[in-house]
Amino acid sequence: MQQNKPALFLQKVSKSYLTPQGKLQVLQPLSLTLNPGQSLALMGESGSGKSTLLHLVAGLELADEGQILIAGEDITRLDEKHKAQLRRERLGLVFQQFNLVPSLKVKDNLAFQARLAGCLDKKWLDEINQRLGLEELQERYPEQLSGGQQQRVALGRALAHRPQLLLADEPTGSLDEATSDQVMQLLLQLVQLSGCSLLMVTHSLRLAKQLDSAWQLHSGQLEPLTA
Ligand SMILES: Nc1ncnc2c1ncn2[C@@H]1O[C@H](COP(=O)(O)OP(=O)(O)OP(=O)(O)O)[C@@H](O)[C@H]1O
Repeated sequence: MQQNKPALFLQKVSKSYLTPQGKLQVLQPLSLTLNPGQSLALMGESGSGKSTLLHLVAGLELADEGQILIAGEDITRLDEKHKAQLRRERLGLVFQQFNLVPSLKVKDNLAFQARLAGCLDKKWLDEINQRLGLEELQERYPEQLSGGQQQRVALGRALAHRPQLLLADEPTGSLDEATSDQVMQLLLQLVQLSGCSLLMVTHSLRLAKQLDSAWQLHSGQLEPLTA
């Protein structure tokens, strides 16, 4: 039933912060549609509001106004408990900081969200491990991994429960260019394989061009990327 609905639909979403200097309008009322299986790159200068937009979609911050529908469900109308449930079951999050649980081995970090969501699929997890080259690292703890390895685990964890929408905030931002390219190719392959939609913040035009569409935030508004 939810298949025909956009994976993500934003309607007239705005966001401001109160700062010591007064009200800072970060996002003007903006709208956006991301269809199932599609990928969208979000670019813009530092401070233009990219992370803010991602946090609103993840329900980690509140919009001033507007609707944010994830597969038809308006996250702005949910209480904290149901927001957390939606996040757990339908969203995958990958941020620049890997946010792995230090006390858990790779295998348990990978299965963490899928277990919480009650949808651990061993076959899919095996596929993820194989594609991301994580088979040899299962028994290690995050501190025993390189940055690129940690990022691959974070990626696997975000996809293990088969989210409908993957939100990635500069997922390869802290990696060198070669590693970043490798991780990015793996990310795109897995996203395609799982059929989920992808909203990715990036500073890299090269990466943005690999996605189905690319937009930039400028003065709080979304503009198609023309460069
Ligand atoms: N909690 C907050 N309180 C006040 N201002 C905030 C808060 N969070 C973000 N801002 C401001 O909102 C603006 C947008 O921040 P945001 O982190 O979304 O930008 P960004 O485009 O992701 O930047 P970058 O590319 O540097 O990560 C910035 O001016 C920032 O200082």
